[in-house]
Amino acid sequence: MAVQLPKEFIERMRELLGEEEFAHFYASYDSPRFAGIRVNTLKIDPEAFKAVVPFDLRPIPWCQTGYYVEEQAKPGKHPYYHAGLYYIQEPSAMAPVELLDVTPGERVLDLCAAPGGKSTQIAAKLRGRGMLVTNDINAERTKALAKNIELYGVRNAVVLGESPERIARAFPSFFDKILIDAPCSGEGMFRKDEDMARHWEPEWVRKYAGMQQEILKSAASMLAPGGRIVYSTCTFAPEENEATIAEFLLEHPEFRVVPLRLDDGIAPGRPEWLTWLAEWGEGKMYPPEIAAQTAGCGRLWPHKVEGEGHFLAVLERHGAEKIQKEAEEDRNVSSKWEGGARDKRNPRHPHRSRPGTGRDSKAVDDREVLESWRTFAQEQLDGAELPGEPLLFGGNVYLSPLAKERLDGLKVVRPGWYVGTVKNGRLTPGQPLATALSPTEAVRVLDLPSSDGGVIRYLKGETLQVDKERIRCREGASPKGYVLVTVDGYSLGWGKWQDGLLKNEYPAGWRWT
Ligand SMILES: C[S@@+](CC[C@H](N)C(=O)[O-])C[C@H]1O[C@@H](n2cnc3c(N)ncnc32)[C@H](O)[C@@H]1O
Repeated sequence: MAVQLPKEFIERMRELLGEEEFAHFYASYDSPRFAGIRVNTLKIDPEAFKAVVPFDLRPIPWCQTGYYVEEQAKPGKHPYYHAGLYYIQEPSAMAPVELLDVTPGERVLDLCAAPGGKSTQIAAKLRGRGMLVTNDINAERTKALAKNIELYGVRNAVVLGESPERIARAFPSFFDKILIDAPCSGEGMFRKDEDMARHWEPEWVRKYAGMQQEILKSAASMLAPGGRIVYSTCTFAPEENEATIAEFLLEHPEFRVVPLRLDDGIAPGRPEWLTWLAEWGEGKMYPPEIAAQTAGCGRLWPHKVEGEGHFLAVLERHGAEKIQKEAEEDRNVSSKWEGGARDKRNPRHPHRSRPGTGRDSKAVDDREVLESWRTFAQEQLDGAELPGEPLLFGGNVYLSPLAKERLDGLKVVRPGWYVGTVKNGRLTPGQPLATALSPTEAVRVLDLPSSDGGVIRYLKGETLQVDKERIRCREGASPKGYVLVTVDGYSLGWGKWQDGLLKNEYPAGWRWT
């Protein structure tokens, strides 16, 4: 066996599954793990992707945009990866967001989100409408989360680095959907990540169960009536799965489990393991109507599906009707602050500020910065959709789906879509502005074919020699200035063209190595 499984883990799984099923389970550690990619529909639809992708794809049953790929295909080493056309994701990890049932326009919270696999999946389902608030408590991990949000061209996300309790204070009954991809003991990942098996300790199960309860409690208070929470883990331990859900239902009678459809190899939850835990003094006996609901949860087993171990639960809060008045008030807040309402008369000039008094010099400075953004948007962006309100944050300009005051006192990593930084009255466009734009939204475009070495040189940060004729300009525009660089029509980043040379604006931290 390639993976060295912990002895206590083996004994426990044998007891839970019984000899016959355990034999299949154990044998699965001898088969290879599965690699997957998920198409980023913010950038390309799956049919178009299938027509251009250079490696073999096989559909993943529980995710319409997910495909198995051979690890040897090295999907991370292709310009399309740098263009954010797909996310490399373990196949089972694609299941939770499919159950969240996200529709465009909703307010969605991803509470334990780094490095952002599921957040980018949610963003694709929102299709740029509504908002995604994505959070992780670990400051280091939020860096990867922010980068992924930016690489995948998300225009309507806020990235936080907060504790769930503090977010809950700021957003009571606010979200339509909440994902909790909980921190867990990770037993389901032992085949994929041998280090997890090596470091696992039996006590983790109890430690994580406590954390999960706290996170669920905060999430419950942030969910609007009629809303949905999807809770997932990548562990087998019933303490972190059926017992966490049973405890939550006991404390929150306003919630119920929405039973999963048991297709695509998804197996049911195991209420009998609650009794097993109670008999071993590791848990309590739950009322039968609560225990029975945990059968409606789902389990992905490595011996039953082509993917790693996962647990899934869909929880719905009773009361389909929204608190209409409160919801309307909330939605209006975003147009009240200093950025002003979106000017509907002129989509090319979308963010007109409220006239100021001229007395407050900070307000004057801020207005000038926002004016630089508006000038840039007018001159360099060709009718681009620019959702949200412009917001100044540490000298940078963001378009935010949330009112500024909503974020007061929270650890904000990105208050919205980073569009640029203003220096001496001129805006330098941000990389996330480029990655989210389509070529039809930019005034100047340089398209590099994926078959051409030029694209790799661009991704490595080199200056390129480019004839004037290769810059596609909007009618009347000069080729001199910021150019959106694309690969086969999919945006990669900025360049600045002048006299036959394209100065490279691709950020150092993103480069091809
Ligand atoms: C399973 S991982 C999330 C993976 C992520 N959802 C994805 O698809 O890429 C769990 C995450 O929870 C974070 N975490 C741990 N405790 C947390 C807490 N109390 N609140 C929020 N996030 C927490 C960890 O830093 C970790 O990044």
